[in-house]
Amino acid sequence: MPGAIIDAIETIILDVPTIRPHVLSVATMQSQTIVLVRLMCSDGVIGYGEGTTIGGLSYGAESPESIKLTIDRYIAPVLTGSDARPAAAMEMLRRLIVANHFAKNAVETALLDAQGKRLEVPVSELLGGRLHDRLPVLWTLASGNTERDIAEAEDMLARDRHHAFKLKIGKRPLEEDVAHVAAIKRALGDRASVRVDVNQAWSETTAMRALPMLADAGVDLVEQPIPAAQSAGMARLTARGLVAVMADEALCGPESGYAMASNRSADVFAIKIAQAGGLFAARKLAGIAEAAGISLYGGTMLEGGIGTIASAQLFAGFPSLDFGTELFGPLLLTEELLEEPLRYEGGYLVLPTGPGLGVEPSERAVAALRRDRPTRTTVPVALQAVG
Ligand SMILES: O=C(O)C[C@H]1C=CC(=O)O1
Ligand SMILES: [Mn+2]
Repeated sequence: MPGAIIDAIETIILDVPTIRPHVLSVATMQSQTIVLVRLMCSDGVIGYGEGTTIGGLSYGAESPESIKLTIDRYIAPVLTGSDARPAAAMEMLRRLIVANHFAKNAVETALLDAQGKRLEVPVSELLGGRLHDRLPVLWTLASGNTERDIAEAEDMLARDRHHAFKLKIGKRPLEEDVAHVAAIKRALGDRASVRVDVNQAWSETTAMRALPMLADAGVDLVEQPIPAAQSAGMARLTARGLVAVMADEALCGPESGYAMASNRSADVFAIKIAQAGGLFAARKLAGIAEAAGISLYGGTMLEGGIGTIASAQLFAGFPSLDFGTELFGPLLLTEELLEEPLRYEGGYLVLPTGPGLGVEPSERAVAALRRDRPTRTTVPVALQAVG
């Protein structure tokens, strides 16, 4: 079937301030960096994708700059002039380019956006159709200060924006972290689910000590307490059965998910389209979890609107998301990056219904935030003298 051809792929780095410092065990974010992908096709359709990570190279193996370079130097030359259908293009990348999951996901998102627009259906329809029109979304409390976190949670509850909270811990000594978590859970009580994300910071010994303390404090879920490579340790922590254990950084596609599921190394999988290497790979990962009786959670790399909605288009087809999602990335940013802001209401993200991703980047925001924008106009000395 003859179809559209990929004409060009462009990447733009955007630097966007966060509404407050976001403190993780691996990095403190004052801003988020987004690689916007614009994919131009021979039929005039333009698809958008997003490559976003956290804290430069402190979270994962790809940085915003390396995502841009991989796409510009390696992916764009391979795909330019070839079939714009997502499966064909991604299969070519799979054969020719090793790893680089964040870059591949950004391009696959743009391919799916373009294909959806071409066929006039949402991306969720390309994946088989939605089971949900809205997804539950938690909020991460990570100001680095207990009182400020409690005030932030109270504000979110009062505004009916989120009913579950994830706390970032692992940076401070265990006892301090547990006191922080317990204080927040005590303040919120049954009004909110409280979970923690350690981002790999603990040894297995510390995690073994931590689990009963966190269970006592009323925590519902403990995310990636120990390093990603230590799947046997994750299995031992999961086997304690004290509190649900979730794998995040350990999951970088279906193969890692298969290994984790085979050893029951987690109760819950955080599904992230970027970490998995794209929506197709993330869907395979979710299928492995479902087959193994492992619960699903919709993860984020704190993407802006494009990456957030790409994730939502996939998650909307999951039969169940026992622990909801964390698709709040755009709410952490000071600037609106989309033409139409996303709809968050009553603890949910409402899925757009338009073709493709159903959202468009704001050209005004792109021009204002792109890293390569001219920063100041230099007035030639001769003109200054005349003025
Ligand atoms: O899961 C992570 O580690 C990354 C991210 C998701 C939410 C958040 O606050 O940070
Ligand atoms: Mn995590």
